[in-house]
Amino acid sequence: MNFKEVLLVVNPIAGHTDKKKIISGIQEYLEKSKINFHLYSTTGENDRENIKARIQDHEIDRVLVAGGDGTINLVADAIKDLNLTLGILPAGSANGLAKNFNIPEELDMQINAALGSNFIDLDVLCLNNIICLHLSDLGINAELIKNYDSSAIRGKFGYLIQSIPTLMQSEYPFDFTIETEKGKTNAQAVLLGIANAKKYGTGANVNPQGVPNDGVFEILIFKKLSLGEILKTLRNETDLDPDFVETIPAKQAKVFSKKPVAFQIDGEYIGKVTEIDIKILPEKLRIAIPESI
Ligand SMILES: Nc1ncnc2c1ncn2[C@@H]1O[C@H](COP(=O)(O)OP(=O)(O)OP(=O)(O)O)[C@@H](O)[C@H]1O
Repeated sequence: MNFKEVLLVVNPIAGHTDKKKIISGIQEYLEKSKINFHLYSTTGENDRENIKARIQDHEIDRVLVAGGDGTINLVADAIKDLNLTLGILPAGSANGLAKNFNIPEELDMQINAALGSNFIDLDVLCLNNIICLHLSDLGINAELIKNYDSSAIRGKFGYLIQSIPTLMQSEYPFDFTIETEKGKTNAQAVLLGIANAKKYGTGANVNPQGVPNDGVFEILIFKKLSLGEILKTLRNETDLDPDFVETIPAKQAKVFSKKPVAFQIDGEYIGKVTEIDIKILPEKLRIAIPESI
């Protein structure tokens, strides 16, 4: 192994699960290999700055993260200019990014991949100056995340029970104008996705043509709510009806909404917006992944 100091960033509340097994599994693995182990538990306050300080103080040369997409995004933001590899131990409610890299369920295999030497150099999107690794969107899914955040019930069930009131309260459809390097499109949509990857955390393959390291992202215009098409995405079928979703590949874009619309990045609710500026950063993020993806 070509690293000596490993920092594990753990979000203790992510997924509402105990992280002790993850921490001890990594500690044991590193002890056997005579590699130093450092632990940082997030608090929800100043985590980015604290992670950067730990990396500098201990000359960290591999970073691991145990949390959901929000925590992975936070750690990626802290290390994006530092030329460090990130290993992922999925421990959130949905784990969307991990689903895209077929990170296994078994902890031993996750640890092997996270400390291994098979990598992907991921594109990093930047939306209104906030990074996005996986999937962001405007519209009903962001409204669902907002309602989930303010509810007492966590985990997958929490999302499920928020889905009906979200749909009842939503003011969908929304009117969007999308400008890319190729031209301008006006569209009405229930949900407008900005995708670096293929799948949501549910496993729904909404962007079959998405390649996370090709220097291109996709704007996904979901025109209607269609149970049949949603089930197709969940079955990993790739022949989605163009009346359900239209895809615009782009290298940079601006999105305008006529009225303020809910916006989320990598599962974190941001607020209501009328405009988004989308770029791909010049730096890539190196992620350690299992051998076969
Ligand atoms: N110690 C902490 N206490 C409370 N919140 C925290 C703590 N550490 C991090 N957070 C919050 O956790 C969120 C990120 O959670 P993440 O997306 O990784 O996991 P998750 O399981 O998907 O979360 P959720 O259960 O909310 O869906 C951020 O909003 C961050 O501010």
